[in-house]
Amino acid sequence: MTRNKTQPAQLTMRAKPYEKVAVLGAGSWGTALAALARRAGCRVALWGRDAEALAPIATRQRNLRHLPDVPLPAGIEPTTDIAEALDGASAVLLVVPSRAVRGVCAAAAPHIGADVPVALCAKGVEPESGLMMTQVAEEELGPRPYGVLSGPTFAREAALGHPTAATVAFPFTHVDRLNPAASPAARLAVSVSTESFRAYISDDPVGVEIGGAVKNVIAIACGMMTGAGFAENTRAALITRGLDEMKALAEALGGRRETVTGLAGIGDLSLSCSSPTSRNMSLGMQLGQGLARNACFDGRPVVVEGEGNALSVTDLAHRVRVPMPICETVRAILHEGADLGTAFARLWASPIEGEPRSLAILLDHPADADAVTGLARRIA
Ligand SMILES: NC(=O)C1=CN([C@@H]2O[C@H](COP(=O)(O)OP(=O)(O)OC[C@H]3O[C@@H](n4cnc5c(N)ncnc54)[C@H](OP(=O)(O)O)[C@@H]3O)[C@@H](O)[C@H]2O)C=CC1
Ligand SMILES: O=C(CO)COP(=O)(O)O
Repeated sequence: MTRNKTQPAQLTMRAKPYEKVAVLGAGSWGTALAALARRAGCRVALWGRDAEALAPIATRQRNLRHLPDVPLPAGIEPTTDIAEALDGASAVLLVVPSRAVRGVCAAAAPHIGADVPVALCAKGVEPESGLMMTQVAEEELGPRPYGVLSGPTFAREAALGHPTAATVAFPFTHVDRLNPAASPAARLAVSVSTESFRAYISDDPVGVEIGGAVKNVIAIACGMMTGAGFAENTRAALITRGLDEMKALAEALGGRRETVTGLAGIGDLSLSCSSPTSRNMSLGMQLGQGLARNACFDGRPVVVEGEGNALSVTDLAHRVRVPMPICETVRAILHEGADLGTAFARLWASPIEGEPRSLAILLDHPADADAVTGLARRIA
């Protein structure tokens, strides 16, 4: 077979899975990742805070609270003792919601081995500090390799064995470049890869993290407009312009544009913006249909990362001076009391811009105040 001369030669290498993976967080995604790592042949400890919810994982191979209809592999070791989970662990997956990451890291700090790599799996930016999850973890756990596992991965589907792909991103050091198969990204990728779950390797955790945080907010926007009765044109416009916001923020923070066109960017964005299975899209749909926030999800507490991300992502964007009009619209509606119809009508009548951003043009939009009010009424 002839090789295209423009392609670099690729070496096929064998990476060794980690012997023991500690998964911190026993919700739907933590349980799914524990199942994947177990199926990939690792010893797996799964830490959660509720003994009653954890017990059936060992006795019946089920997480009855978070993934009730998914058969889990035997041998996952659930525990409420974080020291026990981390004892002998050669890699850690941190899978609690972003608001809980700092506290769980603080609890883990005395027990985690030196140099053990930590992959952050929550999709968010810390509201108070504007820090990404890898930075929060580093503040609490000190120097060690930090990376991210992210992508278009509904937990239930991944755990049921639907073909799924995700990105594992760690910054590549000089040592990793000399022996890429021994890098944390490569070893973690093979530690979760199964016949149906395929991990890709990246050296751009910033791009990957920003993808996950921003897509949650855009998915709420798509849900709001879908709930308000609009359809495919509107959704395609929000996804595409949302991708542009994601790209601009990732670049401003040192990430790469092409990462955002990968699994953890457009991949996850298109997943969450296409299906009410997404909690973010679903919240948006309910609000777009006119439900009050406290009536959404029948009043149940549900992890919707995009709610907090709407604030933290736009705060971060203000700091690095990146305009993010769709995320700002969601922020205004969720956190500043803006009327949903008026806010989206204003978004559609905002000044006409260049596509791409580098074509730095702004034109007055011809829609007058009456037209804006008209669209707002149609949304309401
Ligand atoms: N679900 C999915 O499809 C995917 C989710 N993610 C991301 O993974 C992260 C976790 O979400 P997910 O698993 O879905 O959430 P779930 O709602 O399914 O579960 C959340 C889990 O976190 C636990 N938890 C919450 N707060 C704390 C705390 N302070 N200390 C310890 N444990 C805590 C909960 O414990 P308890 O049960 O006791 O309340 C529960 O086990 C989110 O950032 C999400 O965006 C990423 C990819 C896919
Ligand atoms: O991140 C996810 C899939 O990749 C899950 O999305 P939701 O949190 O919107 O359900």
